[in-house]
Amino acid sequence: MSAVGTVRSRDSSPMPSSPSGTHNAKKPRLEYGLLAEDEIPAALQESSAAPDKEKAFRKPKKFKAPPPPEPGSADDVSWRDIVQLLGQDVVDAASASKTDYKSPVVFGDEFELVVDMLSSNGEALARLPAPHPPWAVKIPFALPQETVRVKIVKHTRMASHADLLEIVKPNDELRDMSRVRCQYFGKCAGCQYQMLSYDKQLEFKSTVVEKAYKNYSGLDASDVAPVLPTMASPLQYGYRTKITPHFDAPPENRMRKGKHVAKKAKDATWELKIGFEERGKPNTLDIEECPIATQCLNDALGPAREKVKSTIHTYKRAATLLLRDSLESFAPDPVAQPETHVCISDHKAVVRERVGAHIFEFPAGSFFQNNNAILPTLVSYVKSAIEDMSTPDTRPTHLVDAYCGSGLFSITLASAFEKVVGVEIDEQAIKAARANAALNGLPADRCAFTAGKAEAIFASVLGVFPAERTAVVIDPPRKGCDERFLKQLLEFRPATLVYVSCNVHTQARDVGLIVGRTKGDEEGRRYRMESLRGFDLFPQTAHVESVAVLRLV
Ligand SMILES: C[S@@+](CC[C@H](N)C(=O)[O-])C[C@H]1O[C@@H](n2cnc3c(N)ncnc32)[C@H](O)[C@@H]1O
Repeated sequence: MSAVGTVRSRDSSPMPSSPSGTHNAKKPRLEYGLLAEDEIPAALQESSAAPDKEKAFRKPKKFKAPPPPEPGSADDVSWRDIVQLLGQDVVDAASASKTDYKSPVVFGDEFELVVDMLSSNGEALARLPAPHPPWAVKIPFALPQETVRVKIVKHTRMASHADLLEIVKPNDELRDMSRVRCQYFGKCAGCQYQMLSYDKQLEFKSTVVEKAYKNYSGLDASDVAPVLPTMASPLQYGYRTKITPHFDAPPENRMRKGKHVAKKAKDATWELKIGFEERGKPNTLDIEECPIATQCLNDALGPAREKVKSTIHTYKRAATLLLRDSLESFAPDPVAQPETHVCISDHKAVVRERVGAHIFEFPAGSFFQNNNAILPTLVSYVKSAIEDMSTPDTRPTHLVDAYCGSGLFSITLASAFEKVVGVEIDEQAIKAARANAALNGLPADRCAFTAGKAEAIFASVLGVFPAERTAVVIDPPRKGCDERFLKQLLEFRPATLVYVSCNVHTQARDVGLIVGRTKGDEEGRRYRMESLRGFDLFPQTAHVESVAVLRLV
C-alpha cells in the first residue's frame, strides 16, 4: 500500500518552496531526533526559512552519525521495521550516498499519508509520497490503511516522527473508538491499542513474535517453530498490579548535583503534573485514573496525588510514586473468604500475591510480574511444555530456574520435580524466594535458591543434576542472556529449555544462538525449537511476552 500524494503546507505564505514542497514561515525547531543541535546536517539547517547572516558564513560542522542502537532495543526494533518498509536496497543506497540522515522534510511540515504498516513498537509507519525520496514517517495511534494528517516533529535515520493531527479516513475494520476506556488515550505513552478489538491485538502480537524471529534469530525459517496464537489475558482492563506515576519538583526548589538550580528553572507557568509520560513529548501527563490498573490502585491514586500536592513544596527533585496491589493477608480458604486488596507504596513493605494454589510475598521494590490474572495460565503452560513429549523415562526430574526473582516458576512448578534450584542477582528477591518456598511447604533440600549471576548456577548443578533429566527455565531482563550464561548453559546442555521473555527480540537472538551453535553437533546434543507462543501480559499496549520451548534431539 503506498502513501497518497497530497502534501499540505500549514503555511500559505508566498515563499519559495522548500525541498519538501512545503515551506514554513517559522524557523524550524532545532531538535533533530537523536542528534544534538550542532550535529544537525548543514543541508537540513539550510531548509530553515530566514537565513541567519552570521550563520551563513560559518563553516558547517562535519556531520557525525550517532552510534547504532543497541541490538534488540526499541530503537533497533523500530529501525528494522523502517528497513522492511523502505527496502534494504533503498537503505543501503541512502547510507552509501550519506543521505540516510538527511530528512527531505522539515519540522512543522504537514502531510496527508496512508499508513503502510504497524511497527512492532505499536506505532504506524507510512512512506512519504513522491516526489520525495524514500523516507518513512512514524505516526502514533494510527492503523494500517488509514489516511491520516500528520505534522513532522523530529527526525531519525531514514525516518521522521510525526504527531497525528487528524484521522482523515479511518480503517473501520480495525478502529472502533467506542472501545477506548481511557480519557488519556492518544496522549499517554502507556497504551497504543485501545481502539482495536482484543482479537486483533492478539493477532498483531503474534506477528511481532514472528517478525522478531525473522529479524533477530539468524535461523532458517524451517528451524523456527510456528508461532502459536498469542495467549489472552483473562482481564483486558483492570489487570496491572503496579503503577509508578511520577512528578517534577517545583522550579523554585530544584536541586541538581547538590546545588540549587532554582534561578535557572524559574517558570511562572509551571503546574504540578502527577502521572505518566506524554506520547512523543518530554512531559508528564497529569493522570487521575488508569483503566488498565487494578481497582485497588485506582482507588489509591487519588489520595496519593493529594498527598503529593499538599507536600510538593518539600520536593527538591523529580520523584516517582510506587503503587502496588497486594492482598492484605492470605485467607486460609480464599473461596469461602474473599481476600481484601490493599495498595502498598513503601518499597520495603511486603506485597502478597496468590498464583493458583501458591502464595508469594516479596518486597514492593523487587521484581514481580505485573499481571496477576494471567500468571496461573503462564505457569501451567510452562509446566506442561516441560512435561509434554516426555515419556515417563525421560520426564525431567530436576529444574533450574534462572533469573528466578522471588521464586515464581521454581515454587509453582516444584511439585513436578525431585529437586529445584533458582538463581537471581537481587539478594532481597532471593531472601523472599527462600521464604516463599517455606510458605508453600517446600523444604530447602528440595527447593533451594542462590544469590548471584545466573551463570553461577551451573557450577553447582554440573555433575549433581542429570542434564538429560533437567529442565531450565530462563526468564532474563529485557537485554536477554549474556554470552557467559549461554556458553555455560550449552556446556551443561539440559534436555529441555523454556525461555520466557519480556523482550521477544533478544529472546530470538539468544534462541537463534542456542539452536545455531548446536546444529552441527551429534544426535541428542542439538537443540530444536519445539514451540513458540506470545503471552499477553499487557493488553491495550504493544508489549508482548514470549515463551519458546527447546528440546535436545
Ligand atoms: C524478568 S525478571 C523474572 C523474574 C522471575 N522469573 C519472575 O517471573 O518473577 C528478571 C530477573 O532477573 C534478575 N537478573 C537480572 N540480571 C541478572 C543476572 N545477571 N543474573 C541473575 N539474575 C538477574 C532481575 O533481578 C529480575 O528479578
